[in-house]
Amino acid sequence: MDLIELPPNVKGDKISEETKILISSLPSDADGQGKKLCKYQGCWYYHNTLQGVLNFQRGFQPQETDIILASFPKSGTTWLKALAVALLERSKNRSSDDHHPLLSDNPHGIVPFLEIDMYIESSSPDLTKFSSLPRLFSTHMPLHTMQETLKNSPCKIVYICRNMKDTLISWWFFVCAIHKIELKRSILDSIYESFCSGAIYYGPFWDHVLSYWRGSLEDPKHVLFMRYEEMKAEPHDQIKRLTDFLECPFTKEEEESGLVEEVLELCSLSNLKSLEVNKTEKVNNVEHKNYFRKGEVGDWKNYLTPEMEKKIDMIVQEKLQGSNLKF
Ligand SMILES: Nc1ncnc2c1ncn2[C@@H]1O[C@H](COP(=O)(O)OS(=O)(=O)O)[C@@H](OP(=O)(O)O)[C@H]1O
Repeated sequence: MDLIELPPNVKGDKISEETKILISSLPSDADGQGKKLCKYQGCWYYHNTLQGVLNFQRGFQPQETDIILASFPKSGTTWLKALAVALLERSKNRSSDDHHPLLSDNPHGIVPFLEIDMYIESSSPDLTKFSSLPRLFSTHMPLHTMQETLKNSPCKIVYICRNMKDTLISWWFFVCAIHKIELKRSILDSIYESFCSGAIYYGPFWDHVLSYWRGSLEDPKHVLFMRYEEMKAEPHDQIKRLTDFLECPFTKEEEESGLVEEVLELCSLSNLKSLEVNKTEKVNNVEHKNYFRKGEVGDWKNYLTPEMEKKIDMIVQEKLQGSNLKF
């Protein structure tokens, strides 16, 4: 999810004079598409995203039961949002129920995205679409950016990460799709350079992943670290990890009635992709269909050269050294 295109009603410049002054003092760069980035607290943001981050830091009021779904863009955000909604709604809605929120809206339309909503409104996001408790939010901010605001709050944070090579390929497809441009090698090359240098939206990639990795080791009751690849390989085990962490484990009766499989099927890429709402509608000016592509582990092998692969592996290995985190 990103702020490349904002909804027509918020196209106006909501960046305050104070933020403009701050931006002028920050390191700056441009991403692969030439869009201006600035580096705040170690993370690269588009200027409007930074305003959303600052609004969050100043104005977000956490509640004890809040759940925040976090990710680097293109790492499985949509999937995690769908799963969280399906799990929290399961006592009210079976997937066969016509009123299930996932049948009438895209996961991004259901779960408010902190930086976007707080850019638009500068107050806590509107939760009218998903009124259940606990409140469910999502973010692409690194953990350290949220820590001061969430200090003393027992809210739970679920992070999903994905290997950098698939993440960057997914980003390439997404950028070309939302701009309705041809899938060009030159665009991949510039996205690759940005990923490698770290100057990519919400990057550096490795600092993002490490912030949650360390957070999950320091505070495993409040930060859960999940991997896209493990979700694909062992969905049953991973969804149970998630429900245990969220303190809403499946009951024996639920398991016996096939609810785990039902939730997984409802949230599967093929199912979400096939829903009418995800074929035809938009959220924040992005067509829902652009959030669903192949969802394959290792799709990068079809696009990256051996040199690119080698360089990424080297960078990731070097940056993650000593952390015990491996890809
Ligand atoms: N339900 C489900 N299951 C498995 N995989 C899924 C699912 N929904 C989306 N996807 C794939 O996730 C990739 C998009 O990542 P994000 O959802 O993080 O994108 S975003 O940050 O919210 O824009 C993108 O991956 P690629 O196919 O590799 O491009 C999507 O296809």
